[in-house]
Amino acid sequence: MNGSYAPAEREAHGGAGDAAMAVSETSQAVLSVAGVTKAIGNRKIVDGLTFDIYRGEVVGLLGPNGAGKTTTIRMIVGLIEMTSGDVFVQGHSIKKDFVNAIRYIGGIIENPEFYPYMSGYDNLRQYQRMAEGVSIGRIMEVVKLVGLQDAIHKKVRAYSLGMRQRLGIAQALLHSPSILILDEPTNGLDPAGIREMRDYLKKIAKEEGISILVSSHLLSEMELMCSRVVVIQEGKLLTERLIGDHSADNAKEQQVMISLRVNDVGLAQQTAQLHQGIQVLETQPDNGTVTVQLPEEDIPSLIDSLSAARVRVYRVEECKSSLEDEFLKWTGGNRIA
Ligand SMILES: Nc1ncnc2c1ncn2[C@@H]1O[C@H](COP(=O)(O)OP(=O)(O)OP(=O)(O)O)[C@@H](O)[C@H]1O
Repeated sequence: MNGSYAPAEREAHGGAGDAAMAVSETSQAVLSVAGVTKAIGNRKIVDGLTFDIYRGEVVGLLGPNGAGKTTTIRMIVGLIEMTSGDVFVQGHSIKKDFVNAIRYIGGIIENPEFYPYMSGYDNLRQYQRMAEGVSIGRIMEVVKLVGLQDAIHKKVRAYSLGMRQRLGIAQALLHSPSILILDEPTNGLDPAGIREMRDYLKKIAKEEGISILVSSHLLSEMELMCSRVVVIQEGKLLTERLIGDHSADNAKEQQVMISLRVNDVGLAQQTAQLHQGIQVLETQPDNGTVTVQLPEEDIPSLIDSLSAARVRVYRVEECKSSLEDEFLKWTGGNRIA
């Protein structure tokens, strides 16, 4: 999948061009998954999946085991045929224009294979020689991007799993792809390795302006690594969310926790209940808190009413639910990991 990347093409797609090019780069999706379906026998493993990825985004493809993540990724990179739909990479159809589409993808779908008795550098050099249009100078650029400078002349057999994974990413980056596609890259890594992987992927997206699609069933991982998640279940798109944006279900509705004197909790609850459109979700008399859900613009009038009732408000905090809370809600309690 790591095809050549001629300088002229790189200029046209890589970002240094004029203002008009910059506008089209930000508005055109780097990757478009357009109604992709994979049927095996009577069963649709992936069912009409549609989503886009834009320049510089780190997007998580999230779903429980068996949701269809690997199948989706294998179709995106052309490893298996899709039953219907299409995938466009920088506007090139993976079905009709495979060679031009695939050259913009760098990917690790299965564990990357390296010669263990050779150094990381020599493995990359071997690869660079075969890849058309990749300069020798690019090797150290990608090595720096994945933080392997100190170990690059050591034999690969001495590398930890995390280092091998990062060497795999370096290899996938050699031909300067527009999008990096990684299937469960943190699988098998220890917590330190996971953290490193996460930090390097974010850095690569930022410094290279590259988009990254990464699959995982680990919610907590995706929350820390991605700017957006595409959630699938049973092959279908369940939801797409910006990380930190849990507002789509209740436009402008907020959950806030109000801190009060312990003695005022009952009065605050009654006062809040008198307001139309405010729902009291929880009272904690021992902690002196009342949690309510209300439209954001009603917060000042609630505070006014509480003051009028001689309830002193010490703090109003937004209650943020984690992606995991949200996911459990979307899937009706189907836990991912
Ligand atoms: N070649 C195949 N023939 C039949 N069923 C298949 C085939 N490939 C995948 N499946 C089934 O399709 C479903 C989706 O599999 P897939 O590997 O894409 O899911 P996944 O989300 O990547 O899961 P995991 O996290 O477990 O890897 C699973 O139920 C799997 O058993």
